[in-house]
Amino acid sequence: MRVIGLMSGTSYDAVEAAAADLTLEGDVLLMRPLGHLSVPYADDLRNLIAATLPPATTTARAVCVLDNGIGQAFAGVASRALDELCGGAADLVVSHGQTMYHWVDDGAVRGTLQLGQPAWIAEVTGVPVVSDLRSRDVAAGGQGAPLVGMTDTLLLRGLPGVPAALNLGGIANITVLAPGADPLAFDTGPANALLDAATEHFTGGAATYDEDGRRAAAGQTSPDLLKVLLDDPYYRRPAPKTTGKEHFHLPYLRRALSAVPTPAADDVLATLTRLTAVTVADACRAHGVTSLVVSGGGTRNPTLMRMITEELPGVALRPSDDLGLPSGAKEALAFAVLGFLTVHGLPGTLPSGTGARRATLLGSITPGLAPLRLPEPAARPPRLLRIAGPAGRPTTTAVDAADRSARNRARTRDCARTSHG
Ligand SMILES: Nc1ncnc2c1ncn2[C@@H]1O[C@H](COP(=O)(O)OP(=O)(O)OP(=O)(O)O)[C@@H](O)[C@H]1O
Ligand SMILES: CC(=O)N[C@H]1[C@@H]2OC[C@@H](O2)[C@@H](O)[C@@H]1O[C@H](C)C(=O)O
Repeated sequence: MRVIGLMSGTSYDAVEAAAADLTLEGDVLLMRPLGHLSVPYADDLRNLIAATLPPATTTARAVCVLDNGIGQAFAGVASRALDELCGGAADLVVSHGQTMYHWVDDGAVRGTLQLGQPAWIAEVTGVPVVSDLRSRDVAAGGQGAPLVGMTDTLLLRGLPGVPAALNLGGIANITVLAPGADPLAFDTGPANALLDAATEHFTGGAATYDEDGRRAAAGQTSPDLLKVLLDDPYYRRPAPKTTGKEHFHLPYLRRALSAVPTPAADDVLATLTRLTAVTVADACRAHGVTSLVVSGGGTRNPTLMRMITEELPGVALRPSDDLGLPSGAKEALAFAVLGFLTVHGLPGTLPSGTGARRATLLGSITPGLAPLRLPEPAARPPRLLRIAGPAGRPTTTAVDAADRSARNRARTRDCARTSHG
């Protein structure tokens, strides 16, 4: 089945589209990625999202404008993905939409709102759309997030030690697969949310993020500010847990800053980068993680990556690209997998990850141009994700890819030894 996944994350900078051919063979899910696109939101839509997100108040009209504007933006990107990645033919579009509010009340999720009316996507592409993937898990008592836990688990299964997948978007989430234990998946806290808010604030809007972590690299961590930030009870709460920009936003940072002698701007950025590294490392240590597969925009910030490495000595870090999932497309591909599971009658959640009472079939389905015909329900869920390389290259699992990359590292070491005598 050819599936297009669509996603815009908490940084709401662009709509990511990724396409893949997905096939279920026994308990193996075969994925052949077909490429991905990243299309920035138009400025006026991005500005409206920014003006509507918490802590702002809004109107029903603004919500209606956004729901349809985001739906149209997603439809435009889906149509491009259909032409440019799929040769004009796809069986399914899976749209995450844009999270506008994640309603967390004393640790429990009461509701979650993703906008982006799917009718626009179905109308423009003629392809059925699975959308609103989080609500069913919330209705089953879960957090409705992180939903990448399913794909991460299929990807990590069989890797040695205690492997984990970490995504560094606006919010950081992690999936941990300890042998003999149920998978865990939770948000560790902010990845770039506070860092982006601070950069925008200090540059008067001229920059939206600390490019290549340059300003943080020029600053010093403020122990006082770090202590105040780490005092947030969220970090001490056990999993399952999720958070969002309803919690980690500029006024939150301002409150923390007002409690300490004000550090220089670069020192604030250094401290926020360190906060992400420390909270990620604490979460990894709490669950005995021995290796980390990393994805998301934060991987492009060398200062953040350096700090995470410093905080986690002995833990091997590598990009998800090494296992066949391009870092920037991972979430869109993960949602493609979830829609695929739904139309095959398979649950998309892991109760041990989201905390739901049971694993549920996710999403709502909007028919395409033709009458809706779903595949026969699958006999059993996949246990493993196998990713095909570029055309002509053999299909591998994460375990094969890990072996290959260990061999490559050994070869590189041998070459270095040879060339240096
Ligand atoms: N060159 C770079 N230098 C520093 N930071 C970068 C760079 N490129 C991207 N980023 C960071 O990555 C962020 C975007 O990451 P990403 O697109 O993974 O987030 P998202 O998917 O919107 O969030 P989430 O996963 O929380 O939903 C940017 O806001 C920025 O902070
Ligand atoms: C409610 C919501 O949109 N949560 C997002 C957010 O962005 C990162 C983190 O917080 C994660 O829990 C989740 O997204 C990813 C894609 C997920 O569900 O796995």
